[in-house]
Amino acid sequence: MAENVDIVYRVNGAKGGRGSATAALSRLVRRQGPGGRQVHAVRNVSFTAWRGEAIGLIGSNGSGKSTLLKAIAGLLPVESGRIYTDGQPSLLGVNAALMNDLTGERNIELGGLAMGMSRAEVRERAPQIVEFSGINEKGDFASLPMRTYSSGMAARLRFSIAAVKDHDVLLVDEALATGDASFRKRSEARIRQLREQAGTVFLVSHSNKSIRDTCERALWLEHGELRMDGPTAEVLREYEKFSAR
Ligand SMILES: Nc1ncnc2c1ncn2[C@@H]1O[C@H](COP(=O)(O)OP(=O)(O)OP(=O)(O)O)[C@@H](O)[C@H]1O
Repeated sequence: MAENVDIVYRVNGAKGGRGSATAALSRLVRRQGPGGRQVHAVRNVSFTAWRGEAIGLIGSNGSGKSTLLKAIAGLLPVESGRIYTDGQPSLLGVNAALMNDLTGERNIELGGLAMGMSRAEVRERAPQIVEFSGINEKGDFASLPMRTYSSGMAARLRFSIAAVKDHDVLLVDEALATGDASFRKRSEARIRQLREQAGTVFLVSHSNKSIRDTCERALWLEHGELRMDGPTAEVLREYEKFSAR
């Protein structure tokens, strides 16, 4: 449950805009003290999510979807307001921390342990994770370092590690968009399963189709504000009108 949540990023060395060459240079040259710029990424957002719900987060680029997801996962502090979760939230996204220099197998092991599985459980489930991810479809990649993977393969492995476990609150950031069609089908089926096992699923995606196929409820964010919260079909109808402007 989120209650009047505000999230603000504090940016140092913001002169010249984020990501510009001058900004990068000025970051190297000097450290900016307090009083750097602030980005108010989420504004006064409130909603209650129930067990068994799959909720899609939609909105244009920079509207605050990933920020809200990270805050629900407990990875970002809120400026004001509160977020309560019943159970342990797990963020499974494109940024999940896997080690590039370690093999897929080793990452599966570490990821499994990090999620609280026992060594024996991890050993037992490892082949299933490899199979689900499909990383071995083009040769034995599980025994190669992650840096030899394409970005799609890496994203699939991340999703597969996280998806092997049942989660109380599962947060998915764009993971579905990176896989190919057959992987997308498998992961959508798995999300449906997780939902049936009474967890809550949040999905951030730019694909209206995956939102429609996986979520019965959608939250639409724009400029950090919650524009609409309701049945996916209704929210998407309004959002699509808005995007077509
Ligand atoms: N680490 C950061 N530091 C400062 N500002 C940030 C940071 N991350 C995101 N922002 C800003 O916060 C706002 C919301 O970003 P966020 O990534 O949550 O949007 P999003 O809806 O997930 O976007 P997208 O659809 O492009 O993935 C944007 O204005 C963005 O520039």
